[in-house]
Amino acid sequence: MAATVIDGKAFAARVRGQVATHVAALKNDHGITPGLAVVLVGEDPASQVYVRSKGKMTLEVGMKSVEHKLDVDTAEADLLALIQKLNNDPEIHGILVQLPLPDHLDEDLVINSIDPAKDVDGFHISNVGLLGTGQDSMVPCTPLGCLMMLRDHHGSLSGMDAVVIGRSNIVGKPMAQLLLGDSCTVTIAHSRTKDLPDVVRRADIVVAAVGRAQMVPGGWIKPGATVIDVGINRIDRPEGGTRLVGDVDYDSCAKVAGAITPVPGGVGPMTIACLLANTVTACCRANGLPAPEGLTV
Ligand SMILES: Nc1nc(=O)c2c([nH]1)NC[C@@H]1CN(c3ccc(C(=O)N[C@@H](CCC(=O)O)C(=O)O)cc3)C=[N+]21
Ligand SMILES: [Mg+2]
Repeated sequence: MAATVIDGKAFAARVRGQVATHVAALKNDHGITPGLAVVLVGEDPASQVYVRSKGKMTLEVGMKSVEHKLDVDTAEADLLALIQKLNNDPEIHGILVQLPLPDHLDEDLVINSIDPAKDVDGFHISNVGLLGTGQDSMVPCTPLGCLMMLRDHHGSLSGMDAVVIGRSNIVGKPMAQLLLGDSCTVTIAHSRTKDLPDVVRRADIVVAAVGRAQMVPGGWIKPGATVIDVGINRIDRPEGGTRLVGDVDYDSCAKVAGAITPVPGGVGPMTIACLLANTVTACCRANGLPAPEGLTV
């Protein structure tokens, strides 16, 4: 039996629809428009494309979108001053500083200078601590999107064996926290894991977030398991040109898995939808309103 393809693109469109409904209600009932500020340092072409598509979708759901593009050699003090200004701006409810930053900027320092209530990436140490202790927090967008798809596909995740491949602060670690919160038995595997194929073979849920093109073959997947592919890697086509692939070898995994997310059209679009969801959540909380049901954990 071929795997069910989990359509992240369609799911993301539904989430954005829910976000738009909540944005309209905030305007109607409270006269509030949620605002998202995106800060981009430098001119990485891929980042520019991504920031543009975020800005477009932010406007589409009825929110205010502000973009700050800074020179690649911007001084740290100037970036911190901009963040301070956004922290104090009542029309801005969410702040995202596009990563990675140029080498001369201290990412931890910059991220931790964002007001945690406006940290829609969920990367501030205060949000990391809140998530790890099961308290209300801003939840990182990519893991949140993965969790939404898993809950939608399985209903309850309770008691399932989950393996997260990758231990980044952005995806692997928060993903493991969310799965633990949903009562999975969670393993975090990484480049030094012994017998990685055997570890992955135990899993009912595999989340691949290593950033290495097609590194998980179908032979590692337990028949019927759910495979969530976080990777977005551009590789050369044999016939010329390039294409996007994930961290799993899609064709061989799809033959064994029960369900799988494609690349493109899987986790990526959900990440952006969850960024918009987090902005609405931040806006609601800033105004003493409950976070919308279904848009957060
Ligand atoms: N502070 C910060 N937060 C981020 O969330 C963040 C970041 N920095 N830096 C860069 C990465 C990258 N990222 C993507 C999100 C969606 C797609 C996406 O929608 N991808 C499409 C394909 C797009 C294409 O065709 O190139 C897909 O997977 O279907 C891609 C990449 C968020 N990032
Ligand atoms: Mg750096």
